[in-house]
Amino acid sequence: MSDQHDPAPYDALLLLSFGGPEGPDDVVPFLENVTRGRGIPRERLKEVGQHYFLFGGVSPINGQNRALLDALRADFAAAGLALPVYWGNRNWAPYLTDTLREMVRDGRRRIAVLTTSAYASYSGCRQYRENLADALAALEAEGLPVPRVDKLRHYFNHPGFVEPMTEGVLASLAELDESVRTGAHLVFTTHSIPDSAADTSGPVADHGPGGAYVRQHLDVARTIADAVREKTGTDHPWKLVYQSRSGAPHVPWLEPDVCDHLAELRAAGAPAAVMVPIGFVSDHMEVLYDLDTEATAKAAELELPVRRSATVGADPRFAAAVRDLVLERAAAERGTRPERCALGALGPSHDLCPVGCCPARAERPAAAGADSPYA
Ligand SMILES: CC1=C(CCC(=O)O)c2cc3nc(cc4[nH]c(cc5[nH]c(cc1n2)c(C)c5CCC(=O)O)c(CCC(=O)O)c4C)C(CCC(=O)O)=C3C
Ligand SMILES: [Fe+2]
Repeated sequence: MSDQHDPAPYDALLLLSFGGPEGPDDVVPFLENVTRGRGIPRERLKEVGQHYFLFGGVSPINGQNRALLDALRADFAAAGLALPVYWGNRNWAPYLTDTLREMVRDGRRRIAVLTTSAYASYSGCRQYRENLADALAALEAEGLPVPRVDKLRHYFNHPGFVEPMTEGVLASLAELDESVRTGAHLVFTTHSIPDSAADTSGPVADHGPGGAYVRQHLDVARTIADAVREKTGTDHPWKLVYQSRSGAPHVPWLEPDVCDHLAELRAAGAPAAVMVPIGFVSDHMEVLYDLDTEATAKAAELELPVRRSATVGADPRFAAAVRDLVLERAAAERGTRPERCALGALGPSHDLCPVGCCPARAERPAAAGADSPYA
C-alpha cells in the first residue's frame, strides 16, 4: 500500500453507483431511468421487473452502498484521514446531481470519485463519466461553482479487491462435499455486454476482440485461480463466463452464458462448481437473482453441486484499498510518483481515460477524462 497520507488536493470522496429501487412503487420508474434510450426489449424489462418484485421491490444495492460508506468512514477515521465521503447514483436517489450540488454547497471543489465498477467498459466507466458531465452541466446552469472531479483508476487488480475474493473461493470450496471438492471447476462470471462494447473497451491501443473488458477479467480470474492452487495444491479448471444478458437476441453479446456453461460442465462430467462473481462489487440483484436464484436452480436441475463465492461488499480490506487509491492519486496529482498496487499481469490502470476510451454509440460529453470539457 502507498505510504502517502496526504489527501491534498482532494477535499472529498464521492462514491458513485448504479442505484436501485427501495420498494415496489420504485421498480418501474427505476427501470425507465436505467433503460431510457437504450433499446432494451419490453419483454426483457417485464422479466427484470419480476426479479425485483421477487425481492419485495427492493434492490439490495443501496443497503450495500450504505454499508460501504460506513466501512470507508471507519477506515478513514482509523487511518487519521480527514476526508468526507458522499454518495450519489446514476439511476436512483440519492441522485448524482443532488449529491454534487450538496458537495459544492459544503465547499467541496476537488473531488475524487470511486465508481462501484472495477473494470473498463462503456457501462462501467464512460457512462459514469457522462453522468458526471451531465451533473456538472446542471450545476453550471444553476450558477453554482463547478468542482473538479477525478475518477479513480480501475481497481479490478488491486489486492484489496482480489484477495477477499480469493478467500471467498477457498471458503466456497471448503463448503463442498469432500468427494467432489478437488474436481470442482471455478466459474468466473461477469456482466455480459454487447460484443461491440467489449471490443472497444479501454484505451484505443487495447481495442480488439474482447477489448480491455475481457482481458481485465481474464487477468483477475487467472490471478485468483493461481492463488487458490497455491493454497490448496489443487489445480481447479476454470473459465470466464457471462450473465445478465439483456439486449435484442440478434445483437451478439459476450458468451457463454453461465447457465449454458453449467450444463456443459455437467455433460463433461464435472463433479461440482464454484461460481465466482468477479465482475461485481457487491451482492446486488445480478448476483442475488441471476446467480443465487436462476443459475443455482439450473445447477440443482442438473444435479451439479454449486456454491457462489462472496463479493467484496464492505470488506475492510476493500475500504483500505479505496483509501490507498485516493492517496495514490492525490500523490500523483501533487506531481510525485506514488507506489501503485496491482496483482496479475496487466499492471495498474491509467488515471485519466484517454481519448477514444470505451466509446459511446452516440458521442456525448464525458467528465474526468482526456476528452473532458471540464478542467
Ligand atoms: C457492465 C455492467 C455492470 C457492471 C458494472 C457496474 O456495476 O456498473 C452492470 C451493473 C448493474 N446493472 C444493474 C441493473 C441493470 N442493468 C441493466 C442493463 C444493462 N447493464 C449493462 C451492463 C452492466 N450493468 C448493459 C450493457 C445493459 C443493457 C442496457 C444498456 O446498454 O445500458 C438493466 C436493464 C434491464 C436489463 O436489461 O437487465 C438493469 C435493471 C445494476 C443494479 C442491480 C441492483 O439493482 O441490485 C448493476 C449494479
Ligand atoms: Fe446492468
